[in-house]
Amino acid sequence: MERGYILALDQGTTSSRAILFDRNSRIAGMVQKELRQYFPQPGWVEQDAEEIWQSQLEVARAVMRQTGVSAENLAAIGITNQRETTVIWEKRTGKPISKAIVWQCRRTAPLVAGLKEQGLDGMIRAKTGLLLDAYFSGTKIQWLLDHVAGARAKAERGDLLFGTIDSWLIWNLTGGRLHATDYSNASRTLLFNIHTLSWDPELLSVFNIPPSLLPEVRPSGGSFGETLPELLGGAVPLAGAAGDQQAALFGQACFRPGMAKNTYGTGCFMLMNTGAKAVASEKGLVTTIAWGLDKRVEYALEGSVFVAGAALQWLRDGLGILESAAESESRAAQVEDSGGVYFVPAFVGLGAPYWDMEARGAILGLTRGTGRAQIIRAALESLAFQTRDVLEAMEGDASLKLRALRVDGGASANNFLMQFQADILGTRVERPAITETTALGAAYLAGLAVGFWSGTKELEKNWLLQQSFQPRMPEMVRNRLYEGWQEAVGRVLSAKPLSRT
Ligand SMILES: Nc1ncnc2c1ncn2[C@@H]1O[C@H](COP(=O)(O)OP(=O)(O)O)[C@@H](O)[C@H]1O
Ligand SMILES: O=P(O)(O)OC[C@H](O)CO
Repeated sequence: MERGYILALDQGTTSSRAILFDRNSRIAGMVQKELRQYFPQPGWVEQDAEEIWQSQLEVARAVMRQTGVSAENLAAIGITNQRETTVIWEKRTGKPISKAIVWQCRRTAPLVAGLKEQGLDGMIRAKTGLLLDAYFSGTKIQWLLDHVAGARAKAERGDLLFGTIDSWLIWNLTGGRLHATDYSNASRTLLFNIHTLSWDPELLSVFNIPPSLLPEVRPSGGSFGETLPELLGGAVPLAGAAGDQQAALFGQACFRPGMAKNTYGTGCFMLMNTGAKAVASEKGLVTTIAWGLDKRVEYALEGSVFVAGAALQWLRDGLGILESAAESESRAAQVEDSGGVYFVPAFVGLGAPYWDMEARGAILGLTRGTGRAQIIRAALESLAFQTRDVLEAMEGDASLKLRALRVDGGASANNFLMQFQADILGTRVERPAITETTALGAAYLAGLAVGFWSGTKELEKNWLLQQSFQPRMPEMVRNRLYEGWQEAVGRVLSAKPLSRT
C-alpha cells in the first residue's frame, strides 16, 4: 500500500484543521472545526485544552474518512500550532489543571510589570530574543502554578507537565509516551536560551518554574514518536512539529535569508528568515528560532500583531454588523474610503512594534455620516496599517528593502485587503496558490524528515503564484492615510491613558 500522503494537523487560535497533502504539495482533503473562545474577564482569553485535543483528533479522523486515506497511506504526520498558549496537565491522568491560557491573554501584565521593575528586560532579551510581555508563556505558567489550588506543590513533586499546544497534542497522540516540543515553540516561552539551545536555569529561577515541568526539545523535523494505533486506525510516525508562524515561513519556501512572509489569521505575523544569524532587533521586533533541522537551527526576525482577523470576528460576534469575515470584502468595497475613520484593534494591548500591554482599542474619526461600511473598511485597513508598522521596523533592522511580500492565512483571501496592503506599503504583495501554508510547512518538515520529499530545492519549485497585487495608490495619498493611522495609534497608547474604572 503506497504511503502517498502527509497529514498536517494545524491547531490554530480560531480552529483545528487537518489537511492531507500529496507529493506535489496539493491539498487532497481538508476538514476544519471552529474552537470556542472564553473571555472571562476584560483582556483575558482562554480555551479548553480538552476541546483542542478532541477537535484536532476529530478533524484528523474526518479527513481520512472523507478521502478514504488510511493510516497505511500516511508517510507521516506534521504538527503545527498556535504558539505560546499554555497548558499544564497532570502527568498521571493527562488531565489539564485548568483552561489553557491563550497567547492573547493579558492576565499576567502585572507580573510582567514587576519583572520589568527589577530591570530584567536586558538579560531576558539577550538570552531569549523576546521582550518581556504577557504574550509569551513564561508568566502564564507562573500564574497557573500560583493560582490553581495545589498546583505549585504538585509541580514541585514532579506531578505536572507544561506544554505549548504542540506538546499537548504530541502527548495525547502518543498516548502519554512523549513529552516533547520543538525548537521553534520552545523559543516562545521566555525560558529557552536561543543561543545555547537549552532551557535556561537563570530564567527558570526568575519565573519560579521547576525544571521537571518542561518538555524535551527536539528538531522541528525529526522523530516525535508515533500515534497510538487505536487513534487513527494504525500507528503513524509523528515526524515534524513547529509553531504556526515558523511553519508558514517554511511553507512559503522562505528558505533563504532576507525572504519574508506575512500571515493574516487571528493575529498578523511577519517573519523574515535571517539564516544562521540571530539578528537582535532595534526596532521592536523579536528574534526567534525559525526551525531546527538536523543539528542546526535557523533564526527569524518577527513582528507579532495581536489582533488582525480577530477584529472581523469581533464585528461579527461582538457588534453583530457582519454575517461572516468574508462579507467584509464586499462591504468595504461599497464605499470610496473609510471617511476618515480609523479602527485601532488594541483589544489586548499592542504587540510589535509598540509593545504596550495597557493600550486598548478605539474607533476614531466618527461623524454622523459614518456607517457600517466605513467601520468594516477601517477594520480591514487596520490589518494593512499594522503590517506597514512591522515592515518598516523589519526593513530597518535588516537594512534592506523587500521586493515583494508573500502572504497567506485566512484573511489573505480578501482581495480588497490585499490591494489596500500593496497600496499602503508601496510594495508588491504575492499570494500563492496554496494559502494553507502553515499546514504545508508542517507537512514539509515531516515529509523531509521521512524522505517523502528530497530536499528544499524540490519544495521551492512547488511554490506557485496565484495572484500578485501591485501598488497603485499615489504616494501622497499613501502617506496621508498612514500618518492618520500613526496619529490614531498615538491616541490609544497607554502613555495617554483612558480613565478606567
Ligand atoms: N475573507 C476574509 N476577510 C477578512 N478576514 C477573514 C476572511 N476570512 C477569514 N478571515 C479572518 O481570518 C481569521 C482566520 O484565519 P486563520 O488563518 O484560519 O486563523 P488562525 O490560524 O489564527 O486560526 C479569522 O480571524 C477571520 O476573521
Ligand atoms: O492562530 P494564529 O495562526 O493566528 O497564530 C497565533 C500565533 O502563533 C500566536 O503567536
